[in-house]
Amino acid sequence: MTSAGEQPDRTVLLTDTGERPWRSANLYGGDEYSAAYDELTNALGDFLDRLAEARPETELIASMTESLSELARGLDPLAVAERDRVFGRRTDLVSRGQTMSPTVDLAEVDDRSASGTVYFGPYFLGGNGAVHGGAIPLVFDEILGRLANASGRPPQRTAYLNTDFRSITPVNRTLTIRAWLVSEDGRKRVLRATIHDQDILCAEAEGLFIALRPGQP
Ligand SMILES: CCCCCCCCCCCCCCCC(=O)SCCNC(=O)CCNC(=O)[C@H](O)C(C)(C)COP(=O)(O)OP(=O)(O)OC[C@H]1O[C@@H](n2cnc3c(N)ncnc32)[C@H](O)[C@@H]1OP(=O)(O)O
Repeated sequence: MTSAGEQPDRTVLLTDTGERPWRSANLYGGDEYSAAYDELTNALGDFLDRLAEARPETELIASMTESLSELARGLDPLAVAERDRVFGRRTDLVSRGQTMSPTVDLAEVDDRSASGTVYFGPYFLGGNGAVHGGAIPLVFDEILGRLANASGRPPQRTAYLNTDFRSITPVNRTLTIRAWLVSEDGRKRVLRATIHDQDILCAEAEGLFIALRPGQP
């Protein structure tokens, strides 16, 4: 875990030293691939943070647009079916190999609860130093979804996710995030989560997760 206000090391890989219920086997046959893909998504996340903070001149905007377009064109021939993709499917990585949501770095996990840190960089700014109100449920869905699906439970989908914004959630600070299972009733699981800045409650959420029937999308 990192101390408050400090940028977390996004390159940390989950290792075999801790039992993490949702940690899958390395699907791609070696840590080299994981590390390389993690570095790629870290670089993309850093770019988005720096872009969000910058006020570039017109010439640089044009040059960056051309560079990004060229990179995008290079990926065109590599598109694969959803189940064969890498982005967001690397459960062996702290970041899950994605940049859509900030990294939730979980230090303590068991069958019924999880806790750790989350850091919203400048990319997730709403205004006046506060995280965008849509990014907060995104992180809650991430941690609750991972907990709901953990420990060999069948795949679940979020039926509802109710978020209360209790105080400003600041960008550029390491925040504490906690999630826990409240109840289980057949296919239904209720879970709750909180985000704190030190001892200040920033936001809390309750989610209902429904176990999918075989063949249900
Ligand atoms: C290698 C691979 C790696 C892959 C990488 C893994 C990554 C791992 C990390 C993922 C982290 C992100 C996790 C994101 C998870 C999502 O965000 S999923 C996307 C958002 N959610 C959706 O799109 C869901 C859309 N809705 C649906 O599909 C369906 O409505 C549902 C939720 C499946 C439920 O439909 P259903 O199966 O027909 O169930 P239904 O009979 O209607 O309801 C069952 C019970 O739940 C109750 N219920 C249903 N909805 C509600 C509601 N809204 N309110 C109250 N009660 C309700 C019903 O009343 C019923 O109660 P009982 O009568 O049994 O007491």
